[in-house]
Amino acid sequence: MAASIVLENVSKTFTLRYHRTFKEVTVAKVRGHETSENFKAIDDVSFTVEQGESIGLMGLNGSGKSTLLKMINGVMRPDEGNLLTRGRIAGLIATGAGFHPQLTGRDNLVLNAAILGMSERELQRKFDDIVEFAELGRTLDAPVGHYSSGQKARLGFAVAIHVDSDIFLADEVLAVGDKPFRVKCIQKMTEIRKSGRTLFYVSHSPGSVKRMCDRVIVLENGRLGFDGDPDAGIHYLHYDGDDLAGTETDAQIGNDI
Ligand SMILES: Nc1ncnc2c1ncn2[C@@H]1O[C@H](COP(=O)(O)OP(=O)(O)OP(=O)(O)O)[C@@H](O)[C@H]1O
Repeated sequence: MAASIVLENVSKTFTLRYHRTFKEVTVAKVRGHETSENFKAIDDVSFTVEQGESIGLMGLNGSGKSTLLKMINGVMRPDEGNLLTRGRIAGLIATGAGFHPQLTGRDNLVLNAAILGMSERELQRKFDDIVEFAELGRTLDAPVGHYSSGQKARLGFAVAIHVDSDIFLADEVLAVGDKPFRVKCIQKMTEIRKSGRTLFYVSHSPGSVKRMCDRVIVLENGRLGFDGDPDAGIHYLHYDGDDLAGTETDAQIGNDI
């Protein structure tokens, strides 16, 4: 099996600013207070994902999951270490990211598909399927700036899922979708998993992670806390409480996303 994603000692540092205005910063400096602080959102993380593996990326709020996903996707670069990916990457890493608010959903669909590398012919072939998956009805011809977060997620996910990719990234953007849509997304991601593509799925939901992932990576304050079997990873996070890790049916699976 070939490596799909390789991280070697990857770190990403952000600056946390305590004050927003010039006046606040000046006052703080005069009083000898700190005005900002650097911290590592991702701290010396290394792992290798083989092609076809399905990874559940878990961790508490602020542990660095989205930051890691953005680096894998290429929208952010590591400050330290090496990050290598093999093949085409698609997915949804932030609701509404990459959409132009003044353009309609239809126009954004075309634009987004092109940005993700879909040829004109490919888009013509898949257009109706994408529209059908998004189920936006007449809203498709309204400006995206007027969309709800769930509607943006529908459009973004519908396009991303139809891109022929080797790696599919999904952040918790699904959380803003309604239940029927979440169930549909989970079914699509299960298809991706079965097709041998690499799936990288950020989630707080033990049920869906257990169902879809064969390996769990847990981040803790930007560091790699756990990497291994999903059940053990969920246990490591203490997410295996009674009603969280249940054995959902297909209809229930969207509940915990
Ligand atoms: N552009 C940025 N500038 C400064 N700090 C940032 C930036 N993006 C993220 N952070 C900080 O980095 C840390 C990790 O954020 P990240 O969004 O990766 O966490 P997460 O694990 O995805 O959280 P959640 O589960 O809440 O979505 C947080 O403390 C966050 O405030």
